Amino acid sequence: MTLVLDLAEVVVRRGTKRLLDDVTWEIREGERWIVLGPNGAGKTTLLQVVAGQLYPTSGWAAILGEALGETDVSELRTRVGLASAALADRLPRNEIVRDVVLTASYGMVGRWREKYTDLDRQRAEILLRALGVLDLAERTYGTLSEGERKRVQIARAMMPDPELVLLDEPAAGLDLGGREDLVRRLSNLALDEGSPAMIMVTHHVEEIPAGMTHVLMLREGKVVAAGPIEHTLTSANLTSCFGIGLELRYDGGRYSARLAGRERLHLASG
Ligand SMILES: Nc1ncnc2c1ncn2[C@@H]1O[C@H](COP(=O)(O)OP(=O)(O)OP(=O)(O)O)[C@@H](O)[C@H]1O
Repeated sequence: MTLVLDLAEVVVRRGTKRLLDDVTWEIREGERWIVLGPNGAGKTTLLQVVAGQLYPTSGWAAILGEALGETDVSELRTRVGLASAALADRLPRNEIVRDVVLTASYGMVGRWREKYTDLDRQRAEILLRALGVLDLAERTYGTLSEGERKRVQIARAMMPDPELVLLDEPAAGLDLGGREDLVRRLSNLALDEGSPAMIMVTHHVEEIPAGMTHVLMLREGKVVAAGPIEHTLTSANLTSCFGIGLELRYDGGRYSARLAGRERLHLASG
């Protein structure tokens, strides 16, 4: 079976700094991955490589069976759905929500003269409904709240029926209710066998939806741990990843983390 993602010894260097340092990572069909790590760990850089937007300085990267450097990346990009802050900044604020989603069928931002079929329109509606924002379909994108925009961005990422979907910090900036609502909707997606392979980047274990199957933990561009979430997401690995003693809890399908007992005592004693 062709791997959804095959990275071997990937390095991304800028000046003397290694943004990604020897990253090896394989994803198979049906897997849903969380990428976890502190600020500056290289998570967004890694997603840019996976989206075909950034070429490694060295190493091997194949996405959906297409090797970077040997393939037409514009075609590859239509097979990969992406929701990220950088892409969100490029979406026209004066466009209606329905069109923000529809234009993803052509990998475009902003409508031009392209034509859409009834099937395209139906798919956009199904996705807007699944994300709970169908009632906003005729509103201009710029008038939406941050939480509403995040949901529209995810509907947009799913629009081209991608084989791989990439979500870069989808819950960033949401209030508690908005985060919980989004996590629930992402759980529905992750648990749906018809959904594509997924990669979701986050800083917070609380944002991990049920149904995610694997985790990759990054620190300073290096993989600290990677594998099935139930064995890999542990207090010890979290502690190595974030560089501070952390205690992981799992309850009712959700994770939470806080300072480990000895770290709390250390803080309390000044
Ligand atoms: N063009 C560049 N030149 C030099 N350093 C860069 C460049 N782009 C990114 N970096 C650095 O690379 C590191 C990784 O950045 P990246 O955005 O991938 O991290 P991240 O894990 O997504 O961080 P965050 O969680 O804060 O969004 C950071 O220290 C960043 O400052």
